[in-house]
Amino acid sequence: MIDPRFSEAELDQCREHITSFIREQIAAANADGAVLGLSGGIDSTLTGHLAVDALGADNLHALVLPATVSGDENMSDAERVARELDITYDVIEIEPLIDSLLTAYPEAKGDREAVGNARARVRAVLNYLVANHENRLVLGTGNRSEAAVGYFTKYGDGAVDCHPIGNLYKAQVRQLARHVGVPEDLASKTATAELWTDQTDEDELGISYETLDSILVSHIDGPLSVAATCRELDVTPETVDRVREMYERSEHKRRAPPSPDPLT
Ligand SMILES: Nc1ncnc2c1ncn2[C@@H]1O[C@H](COP(=O)(O)OP(=O)(O)OC[C@H]2O[C@@H]([n+]3cccc(C(=O)O)c3)[C@H](O)[C@@H]2O)[C@@H](O)[C@H]1O
Ligand SMILES: Nc1ncnc2c1ncn2[C@@H]1O[C@H](COP(=O)(O)OP(=O)(O)OP(=O)(O)O)[C@@H](O)[C@H]1O
Ligand SMILES: [Mg+2]
Repeated sequence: MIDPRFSEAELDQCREHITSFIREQIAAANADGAVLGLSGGIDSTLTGHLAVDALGADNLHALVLPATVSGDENMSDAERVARELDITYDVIEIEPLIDSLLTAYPEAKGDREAVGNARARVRAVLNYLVANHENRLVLGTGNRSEAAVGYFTKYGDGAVDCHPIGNLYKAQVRQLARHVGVPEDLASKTATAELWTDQTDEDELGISYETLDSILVSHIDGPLSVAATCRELDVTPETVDRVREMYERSEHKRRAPPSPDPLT
């Protein structure tokens, strides 16, 4: 079985590698620290821990941005993380901003996906309002599993200055989180984008992160053919093909927007 998880030695190495990366990004930009959206989920919780390791608590400003569809437990977990890390944080309700958008363009009212993605984009606007005002960089929280299948909002949670955990599979995110001392209830929490009520990543993607990670490690990012992946992981070719299709269809989200070649 191909397993994406780190060895103990790799965990220490990975922590050091990512904290150095964060320090370098901030220094190269001459920024005065970073801004990070905290959702109570494991990706932003781990990113917060690593950023405080890298920069110190004084150099991280967190935003907790509840919407009407946000779970109370997630929002209180987000505040709990900020308090435990001893970082400055603001709580800003985003629904009035969504209401303004829908007053301006009422045609989108009731379009769950469009409004959900607007929530992610409104959060990006607030992150950059703080980043511009305080000369900070916006830290992304995307991981390799999400990026590979395009499971993020283009110019929403994808609108960031760097992706500290961008090369970690979801299983590695949980593992590194435990390693840096994130409490178990957060490290093992069900992943949700919370763009609409009762959304979970695995339901919407139609695949568990365990299976997704294994297919990514062996086939999309690894050397195994579809047939060998099916044999190794005991999954169907249809499942592997679906992951490949999600990967290919989301290529546009991982690239800068294209322009035509210059006229010669
Ligand atoms: N081939 C192509 N080349 C260039 N651009 C292309 C394109 N196909 C679509 N597009 C553009 O991309 C847009 C669609 O992309 P986008 O707006 O992102 O929308 P879309 O990919 O449809 O939805 C975002 C997905 O990410 C999930 N999500 C969002 C935020 C956070 C998380 C999380 O894990 O927390 C997950 C969300 O639940 C949903 O499943 C189209 O409206 C179009 O503008
Ligand atoms: N209510 C919120 N307040 C502030 N930021 C948020 C909120 N909801 C989402 N975000 C930002 O969008 C990012 C993407 O959400 P995503 O759900 O992928 O990550 P997560 O919640 O940290 O972890 P998980 O994927 O396990 O739920 C979050 O990490 C966070 O930075
Ligand atoms: Mg989440």
